Amino acid sequence: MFPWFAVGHLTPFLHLSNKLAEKGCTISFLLPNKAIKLLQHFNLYPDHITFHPLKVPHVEGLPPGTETASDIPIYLTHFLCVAMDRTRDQVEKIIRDQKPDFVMYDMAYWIPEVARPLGIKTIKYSVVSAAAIAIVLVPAPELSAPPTGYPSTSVVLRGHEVRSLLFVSQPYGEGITFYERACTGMKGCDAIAIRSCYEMEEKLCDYIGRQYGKPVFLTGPVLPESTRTPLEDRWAQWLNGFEAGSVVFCSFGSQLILEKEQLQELVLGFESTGLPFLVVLKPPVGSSTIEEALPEGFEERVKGRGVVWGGWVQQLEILDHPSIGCFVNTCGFGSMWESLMSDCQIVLVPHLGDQILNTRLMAEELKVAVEVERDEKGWFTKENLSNAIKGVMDKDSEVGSMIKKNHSEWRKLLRSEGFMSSYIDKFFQNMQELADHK
Ligand SMILES: O=c1ccn([C@@H]2O[C@H](COP(=O)(O)OP(=O)(O)O[C@H]3OC[C@@H](O)[C@H](O)[C@H]3O)[C@@H](O)[C@H]2O)c(=O)[nH]1
Repeated sequence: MFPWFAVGHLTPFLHLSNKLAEKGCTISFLLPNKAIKLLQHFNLYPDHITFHPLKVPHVEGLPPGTETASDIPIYLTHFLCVAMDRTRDQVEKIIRDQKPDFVMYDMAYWIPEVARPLGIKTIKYSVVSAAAIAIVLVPAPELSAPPTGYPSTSVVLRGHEVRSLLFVSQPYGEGITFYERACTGMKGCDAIAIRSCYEMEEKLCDYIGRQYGKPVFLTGPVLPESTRTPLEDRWAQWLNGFEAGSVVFCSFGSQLILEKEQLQELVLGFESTGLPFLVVLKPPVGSSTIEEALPEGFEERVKGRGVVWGGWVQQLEILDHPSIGCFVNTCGFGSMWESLMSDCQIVLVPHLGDQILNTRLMAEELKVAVEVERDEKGWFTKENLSNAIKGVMDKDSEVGSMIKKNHSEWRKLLRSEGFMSSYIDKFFQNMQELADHK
């Protein structure tokens, strides 16, 4: 397993590794040294899954010590790609030494070049939605409309949102754009795997298979059925002090760093809901702590009912706590699945292109969430945020009841006996057939 150096990618690769280890597979998991600490509690089969730390070389343009996307603002991702590509010698050596049957990768488009001469099969595992893959199939100049044959009219970008995909024509590594990286990685593999399910994205998955002439294997959502580690005492005790379903939890994923002004608008929105809240964010641009960025008098005013935290929390375990009633997030693909599995009301504030598409899937197709209204710059007012939250938390709200009902049906399906395991069984069978195919 060789995932992109970002928590939102490393985590689902590890969840899938657990499922394959359960079936008896032995897995070498390649990752930056620093990420081991963050991930090891998710490794449920340490006898079968071995972490191989990679030394991430320093690249000019990156702060010293950068190893994962969580260490840097999104606009520096290009340099992290350069660093990942420069681990190629280390990766190649491990592959030669281990001689696995398969290598699974996402951003490392050069894996097929390394593996094919050794007779090793490769699977490109996408941990973003099929919609996000499908929409960037065409080169950037044509991005103002979805590609020909794109099979959805609701899971699309609208007007100015198209700008969120301009990055695809930008350099993403030395001498390669994001688009070239994504396409080369797709064209070179033996099969494409997607962390999705037919119930949600069948047409989009089929579309991708047709475009690339490759088999598409779906893994399903691949989430642990239950959380294994107890919630940190600090949060368990704080949350225990509130009524069931009353607290609003907000987490913006592992990467997003807000402007200070945006962060202030966000927390003021939480304050004006009048509800208890736990907001987890990275310190904004230009601040070294979250506390120094908060609006004046804010901490005093929300004391006892609101916390804004600048560190890492156990998101899965927090979502499981009975006091949490609403989850405000950016709809990164990891958080999208985790929110669907939870029984919280869902409020979405997407930021990146794929997050906007995931949001459309959740808010418009499945109708399990509400999307906060945003302006041309992609940002929102405290009133819009506060109204969206109050709208889904109010017991008498029609929208609130509608999304609660729809969400509960999807949760029931996703959590139903055999749903996730049958995807894994099928995926494993697909792998075995691919291995037999000379
Ligand atoms: O404090 C935290 C923050 C996050 N997390 C976990 O980190 C993961 C974050 O994944 P998300 O997909 O939600 O967000 P990321 O910012 O990492 O997403 C990135 O990769 C996936 C893409 O879909 C997103 O667009 C991209 O931003 C989740 O599994 C979440 O549970 C924590 O456990 N604790």
